[in-house]
Amino acid sequence: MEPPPRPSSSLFDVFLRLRPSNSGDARFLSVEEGEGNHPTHITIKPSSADNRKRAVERFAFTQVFEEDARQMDLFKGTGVIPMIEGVMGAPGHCGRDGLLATLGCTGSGKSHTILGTKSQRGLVQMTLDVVFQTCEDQLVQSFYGAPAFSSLATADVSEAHMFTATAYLDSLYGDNQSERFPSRAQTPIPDCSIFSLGGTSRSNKIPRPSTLPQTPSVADIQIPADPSAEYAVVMSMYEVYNDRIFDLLSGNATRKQHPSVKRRALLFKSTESSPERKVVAGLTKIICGSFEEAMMVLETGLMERKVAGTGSNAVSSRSHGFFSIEVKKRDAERKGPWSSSNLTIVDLAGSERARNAKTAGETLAEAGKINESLMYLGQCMQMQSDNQGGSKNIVPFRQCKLTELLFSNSFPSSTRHTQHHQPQKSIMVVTADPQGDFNATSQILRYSALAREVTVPRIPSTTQTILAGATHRYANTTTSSGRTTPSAVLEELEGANAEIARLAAEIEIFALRLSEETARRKAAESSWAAAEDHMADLEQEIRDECYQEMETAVDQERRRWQTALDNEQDNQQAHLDSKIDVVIRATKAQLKQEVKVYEDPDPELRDRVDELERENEVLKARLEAREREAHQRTASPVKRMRVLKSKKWEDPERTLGFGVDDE
Ligand SMILES: Nc1ncnc2c1ncn2[C@@H]1O[C@H](COP(=O)(O)OP(=O)(O)OP(=O)(O)O)[C@@H](O)[C@H]1O
Repeated sequence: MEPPPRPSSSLFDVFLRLRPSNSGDARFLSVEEGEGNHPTHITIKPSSADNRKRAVERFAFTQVFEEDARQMDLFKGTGVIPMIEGVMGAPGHCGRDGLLATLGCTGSGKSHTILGTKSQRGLVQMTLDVVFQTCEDQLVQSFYGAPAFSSLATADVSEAHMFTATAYLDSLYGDNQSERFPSRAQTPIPDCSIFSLGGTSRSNKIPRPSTLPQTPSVADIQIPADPSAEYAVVMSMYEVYNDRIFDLLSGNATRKQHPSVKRRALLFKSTESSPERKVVAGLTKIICGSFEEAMMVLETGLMERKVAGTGSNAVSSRSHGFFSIEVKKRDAERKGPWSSSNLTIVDLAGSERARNAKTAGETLAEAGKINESLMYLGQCMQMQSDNQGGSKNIVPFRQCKLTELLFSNSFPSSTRHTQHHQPQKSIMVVTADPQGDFNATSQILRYSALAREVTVPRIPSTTQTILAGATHRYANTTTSSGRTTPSAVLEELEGANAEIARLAAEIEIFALRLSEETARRKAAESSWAAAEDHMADLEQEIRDECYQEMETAVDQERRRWQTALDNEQDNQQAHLDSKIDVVIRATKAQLKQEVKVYEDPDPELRDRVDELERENEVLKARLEAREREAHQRTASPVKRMRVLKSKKWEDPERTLGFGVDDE
């Protein structure tokens, strides 16, 4: 079985790295001597204690790295360097996206490979070093306010929050991190208000770049840069945790004293400026001016990454970590548009058996989500290896966030007219402990290997041994009757026996396949159940969201109406008040002008008035009497008239003798 050459439909080059084991169990994995320079095949054999299984499985990889392989062997041997070269882009051309991921059981050495240890760098650090080494002299000056900064921010299609590293680190730790290392960028005066909630108490936990491992050195690795281009290196980091994407550079880790600050999940979607390509929208992106700045940003993101201790591995990655290095490039003379290519390095969370992990509650749920996403990844990779066998399966990568992020850009798009016409180049490093968990490891090898072969060793059976003895004894016996001689019978028996052995082997292989199919069916059933749960959760979430929105809208409307009502009432009250005021004022004014005080008449005065009225009556009566008298005395009417006229204007008082007497 030859390791198949990587066909164009293949998603990954797949490498296997074995870790030195510290388990006391028997070794179940052996590496075959390769015909070329490097081994490419391994076989796994269940321990002899397991009587049920005798099948030997053989797997092919692009290359197998044994226990003594060093970090630099991986860096040089897995094709990371040509991948970086592809990302930097040939002179005059834009780069090609690259993806490097590690896959394996928990504790098998994924993080060790990707991120290294306290004394050894991992693939991420070496990659960053090579990138900066290549384009350091051609990096654009991108401090705040510089035209390059705004053009970079504008050219970004992912609705990112973009900062320079100095500004980001200073605002996050507030201790002039920029002074920790020489920087090409000037200290900016940015608006980093999104980080301003952060305390600075953890700043001492960020190691200085000089204290970080310096080996292995990549000084001897030369990648040619495009001499006519200027570059910018932009870093972003995110993780997939419980099937949701979270920004690792949002500054949350430094805000530990603000636990109320809830992380917001990001969307993997097409944006307005990138309709044909999905991107993680709304990430924090940092323009790094040097390798040292990039290391500080990396340390900040790693601090953020959720790490919870489990029974399987004391410092286990409970999320899939994505480290993205974007190389942006444009013509240095013409300052044309920026082209961008992405190198994404992924540290996948380890698969584990819940039974082994001794986890509980939330961590067990985490393990469930991790295993589920890895199962989907396994399905996608299985499709790839089936496709190499001639099948034309569609890789079902939209089943979860992890596979979507990993594979969305792996296929040529018919609708894509942008610079990203080349599908990304991908490398998968599978890590395994040859003395670890047989079942978990064989499961991962089955779906990640480029090819697989199952054989059942033919152990001579007891019948065979007996028959072999009998054959020897009766070998030359014949009968004259021409009937079948014992040797002929023995031959027939031997043939039958061989057939039985072949059938037994076949049965064993079918049994193995059956057990695999059963496992797959169970996985599919559990993923179906998980999908249903997810749908139910989603439905509930949407319902809650709608309810909340409705509540808010109703509340707002109610408040608006209440305010309008209050205003109306206030207006009416004010109107009424003003009317009352007017009436009061008018009344007061009227009262001031027209008030007459009525007083009871004086009793003496009233007596006098009564007396006078009586006198008046008496006088009237006298006057009438006199007039009657005079009338009787006057004979002729003419005379009487004359008398009356002459008397008409006489003062009655004088006539009656009143006033004269008084005087
Ligand atoms: N090739 C190796 N050489 C030496 N030590 C190794 C190697 N691979 C792994 N180790 C050690 O094994 C331990 C577990 O490794 P690591 O954390 O990388 O596992 P992992 O696969 O990332 O686990 P998880 O998925 O739980 O995060 C670490 O202490 C690491 O240093």
